Amino acid sequence: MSTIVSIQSAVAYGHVGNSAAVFPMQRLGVEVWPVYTVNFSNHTGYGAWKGPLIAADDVRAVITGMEERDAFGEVDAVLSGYQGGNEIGGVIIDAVARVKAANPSAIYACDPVMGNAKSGCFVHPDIPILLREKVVPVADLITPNQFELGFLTHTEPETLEDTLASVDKAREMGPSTVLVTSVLRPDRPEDTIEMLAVHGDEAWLVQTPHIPFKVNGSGDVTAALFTAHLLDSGRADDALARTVSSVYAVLKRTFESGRRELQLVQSQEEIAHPAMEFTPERVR
Ligand SMILES: Nc1ncnc2c1ncn2[C@@H]1O[C@H](COP(=O)(O)OP(=O)(O)O)[C@@H](O)[C@H]1O
Ligand SMILES: Cc1ncc(COP(=O)(O)O)c(C=O)c1O
Ligand SMILES: [Mg+2]
Repeated sequence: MSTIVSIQSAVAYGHVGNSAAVFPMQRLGVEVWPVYTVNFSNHTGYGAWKGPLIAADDVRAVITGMEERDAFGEVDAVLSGYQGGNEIGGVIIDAVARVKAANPSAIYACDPVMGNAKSGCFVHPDIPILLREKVVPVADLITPNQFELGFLTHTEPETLEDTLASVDKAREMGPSTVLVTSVLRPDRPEDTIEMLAVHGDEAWLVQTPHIPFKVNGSGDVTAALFTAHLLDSGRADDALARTVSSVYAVLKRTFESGRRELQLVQSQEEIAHPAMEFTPERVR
């Protein structure tokens, strides 16, 4: 398994950002080095939270300190998510450049967290622009939801065909691999939700039942698991099948618990040993 530097938010209560991503990756055997961009009490979906954004200079200092341990040659991927302040993007880009200088085969996996179709944009208004113009162009893998994919590519993808076309536009911007989450094409079977992975000349679509709720952090877990599995096998269909199986199991358990936060520790067996009950279909 691999070593991943994960630059994301931390929350004390509940599970989003690194507080959603780190444990699942560790449970797969990944060596994770978390770097925090905020230290909040809870995710912003509650409407109220306490605790600091971490200043860009402080985030940069943490990264420089890691570099000074001569550690970057071992890093297989940098993963980034929720950025907090609008200066974090530059810090991430710089970290990616330094890691790639030490290990040219390392990849940068960017989850372009902006919002979703239901809540709209929930980050500082500068961040989507920064992601589109500066950050996504240097990424190798991006994991937008369908709404974020639309913003990045100036499109409004709805059908599978639209979504594939938007993915092609996103790949022209830089990233060679795109995982689109929460694909809600109008002609899907009722009460389903899909994910689309495009990698090399292949595109794979996978469908699960839609559970009637929205929980924060599902995208963070998805990006983390997909990055870890893709590094491990190099195969998009395999990474997609493993990721969707674990994410669905976590969400099902969370829904059944009646709680508002992802039941990650409780679902660790399904993370470590996905049941693989959903089979991706090749759509290109
Ligand atoms: N209500 C749901 N029912 C079933 N699966 C879901 C649900 N919400 C999220 N997922 C799964 O989690 C994945 C990532 O969640 P998503 O909501 O797209 O992330 P984000 O929080 O970044 O918007 C989705 O592609 C889907 O597979
Ligand atoms: C601090 C923080 N990090 C990350 C996220 C990302 O959550 P999601 O996976 O739901 O997009 C959120 C969303 O509320 C957040 O408040
Ligand atoms: Mg997300």
